[in-house]
Amino acid sequence: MATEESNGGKNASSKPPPEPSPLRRAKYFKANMRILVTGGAGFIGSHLVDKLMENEENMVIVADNYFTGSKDNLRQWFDHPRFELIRHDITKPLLVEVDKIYHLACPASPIFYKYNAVKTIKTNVIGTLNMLDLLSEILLTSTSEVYGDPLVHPQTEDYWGNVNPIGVRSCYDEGKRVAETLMFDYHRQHGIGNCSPSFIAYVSARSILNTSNWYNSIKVPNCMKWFNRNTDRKIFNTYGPRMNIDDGRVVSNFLAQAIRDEPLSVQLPGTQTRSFCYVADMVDGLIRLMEGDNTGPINIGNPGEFTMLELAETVKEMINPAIEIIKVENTPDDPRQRKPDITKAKELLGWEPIIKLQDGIPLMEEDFRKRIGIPRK
Ligand SMILES: NC(=O)c1ccc[n+]([C@@H]2O[C@H](COP(=O)([O-])OP(=O)(O)OC[C@H]3O[C@@H](n4cnc5c(N)ncnc54)[C@H](O)[C@@H]3O)[C@@H](O)[C@H]2O)c1
Ligand SMILES: O=C(O)[C@H]1O[C@H](OP(=O)(O)OP(=O)(O)OC[C@H]2O[C@@H](n3ccc(=O)[nH]c3=O)[C@H](O)[C@@H]2O)[C@H](O)[C@@H](O)[C@@H]1O
Repeated sequence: MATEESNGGKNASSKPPPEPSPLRRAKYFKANMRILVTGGAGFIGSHLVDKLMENEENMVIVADNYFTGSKDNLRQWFDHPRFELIRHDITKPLLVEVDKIYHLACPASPIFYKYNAVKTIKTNVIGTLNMLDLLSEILLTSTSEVYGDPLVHPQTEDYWGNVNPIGVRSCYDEGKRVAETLMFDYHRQHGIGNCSPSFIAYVSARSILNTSNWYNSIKVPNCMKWFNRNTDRKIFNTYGPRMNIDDGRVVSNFLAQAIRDEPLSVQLPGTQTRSFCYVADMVDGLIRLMEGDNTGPINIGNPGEFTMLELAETVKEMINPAIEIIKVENTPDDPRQRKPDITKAKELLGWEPIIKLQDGIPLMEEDFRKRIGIPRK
């Protein structure tokens, strides 16, 4: 066998190492922040990925099981050296080394989260535990549904909510409430008590940034625990391009109906209210929360409040004045009113939504018309 001696004293280390990959020299290798986006093939997640990819320092990894998301939403990044896509169900452990996690994976539309309620709870509870065990800064996109059918209006982050624990929506509402509890228990249990209260940040997409087990187990100094923030953001109703066309949420339903010349289906009584945030504003809020020092929860949403009848009138007027508005049966436990108080987001994140409903609807209409295949007349 050839030894270093028999080789005339020349050993492998005296030669320059082989070039592992020409990409080493590419500009993409400036990337030094590895970010995991769970649910990144979904509606909000894919817009978040687009924004994160704009920063050349970011390497973005998406983990998604495609239950409600689609690879199509990420097609533009497939061959990009700073992007990776993993088919993965977060109820199973995932081993990746990342610096930050935007944890969005969870079906969001009521028809999907009710479809397999037990799976929805597992995604929120086991999935969140699996993500917390990855040792990194984590932001959870919680939901205004944690306020249930709210008795406080508008909803502030310190309101504990009015949630039916055994109803058909509970798998989502209570699932997210447990996910928030996990975020804060990890945060408290692993050294956050030594940190300033500013470690807690909330967003209208109620999100949470948390502490990991691992840092605790290796007894890192307190200064290192800084990296283990948990951020909780409560997201309010978000709309925009790439929503699933038939996903049952009100803005996507009304737009698809208006484009297809079908009546707009207002669920009874029609006086229930919601506040709609355009997706680009939402993504901006989520990134600000992650990049800041706040732990949350923070409401992220647009405080403009509409009844469902008003929303139907707006869509009718803007897209198809000839269509009818009809009233249809509602589903149980539908919250009667919802509007975020975004004082905290304004003060702590310098964030507030910019895009009004009247400006956001045409942007979404363009995308829906392309996908449905019915151009504007
Ligand atoms: N859109 C809103 O109005 C809104 C409001 C409040 C909170 N949120 C939260 O924001 C997040 C994203 O919402 P969205 O509107 O983009 O929904 P979406 O359904 O478009 O996206 C969710 C993504 O998660 C994936 N997913 C679901 N279960 C998974 C699992 N077990 N493992 C891996 N991937 C899984 C889906 O395939 C999909 O790509 C969700 O956590 C939701 O609860 C959304
Ligand atoms: O923002 C939130 O925190 C949550 O809000 C929504 O839940 P919901 O407000 O019930 O959203 P929709 O299903 O879009 O319903 C909104 C309202 O529109 C009404 N609606 C819905 C669909 C329809 O065709 N017509 C209609 O009048 C519903 O009765 C409800 O009052 C989303 O589905 C969740 O993803 C999200 O977490």
